[in-house]
Amino acid sequence: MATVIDGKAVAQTIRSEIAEEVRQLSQKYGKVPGLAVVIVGNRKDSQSYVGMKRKACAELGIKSFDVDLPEQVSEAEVIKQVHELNANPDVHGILVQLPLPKHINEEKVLTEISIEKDVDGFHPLNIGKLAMKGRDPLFLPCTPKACLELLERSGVSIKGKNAVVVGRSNIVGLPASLLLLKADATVSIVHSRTNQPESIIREADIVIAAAGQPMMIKGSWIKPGAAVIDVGTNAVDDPTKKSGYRLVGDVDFAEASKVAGWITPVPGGVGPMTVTMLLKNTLDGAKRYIAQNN
Ligand SMILES: Nc1nc(=O)c2c([nH]1)NC[C@@H]1CN(c3ccc(C(=O)N[C@@H](CCC(=O)O)C(=O)O)cc3)C=[N+]21
Repeated sequence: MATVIDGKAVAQTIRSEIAEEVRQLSQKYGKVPGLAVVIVGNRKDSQSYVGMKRKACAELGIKSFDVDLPEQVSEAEVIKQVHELNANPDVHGILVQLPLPKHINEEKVLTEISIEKDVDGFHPLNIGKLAMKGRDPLFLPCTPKACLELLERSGVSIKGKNAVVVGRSNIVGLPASLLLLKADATVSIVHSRTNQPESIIREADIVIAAAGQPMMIKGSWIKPGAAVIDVGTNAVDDPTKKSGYRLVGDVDFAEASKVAGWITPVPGGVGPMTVTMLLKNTLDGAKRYIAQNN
């Protein structure tokens, strides 16, 4: 049976460390880290994620700046808001919740975020640096960073291992594979056009599942003893729940946990760590700002 990695517990430990550092910054410099969270429209899932982020800020003493824009807002207006946040000295991190409505070009908006405040690590310059050998971005994307942090804290070494990333999205799959490569893994990326993904996944010492397909990865696809990090957050109908749904990952947990060496649950795995890495990036951004302006 696999060791189940308790992302919630690890996240809690790191959050107390962050809260302590926030207290020290505030005492020493009279400044607290500030995170701006921009949300456009009223998608249920986005509102729930944004709510979690703002709540976590409040718990840690990080000041959150809320920018809530209507669905129909123009791209120019979103960019104007980003520019104002870029210029605000109390804001050390800017997050524009994705996805944006179809009429707004995401890349254009993300490119306008000051790279010094790009706590999501989604600015093309930060991603470019992530992709280059010997270069380091100012911020690492939160979910990939969360995955590696969970591996590290579970004692799973990455160097020289076969790592397979399932999914190639800009926000998880691609940066996760770049981060694994930087950590000296041998990396394969499996995606919707891959022939026989299971035969590639079976070779993996480390699997990062980020395909957005509920329970697509079966127990028989997992190499015995592998470390399985499940990024999937899929809502599936469940009439026995008050909400009418429950969250499942991209991995069939019941099956895979019998074969794997380590596995993360959904919920309570990568999710809480993603939010924690955002808070950590915001703290780091504030520390960098204070170091440069004192
Ligand atoms: N600019 C941007 N940055 C993001 O980081 C970003 C984004 N856009 N768009 C959407 C995705 C999704 N995402 C999650 C964060 C936390 C949980 C999380 O904490 N999940 C809990 C479950 C929460 C529940 O019960 O609903 C868990 O897994 O335990 C999940 C998903 C961040 N994203």
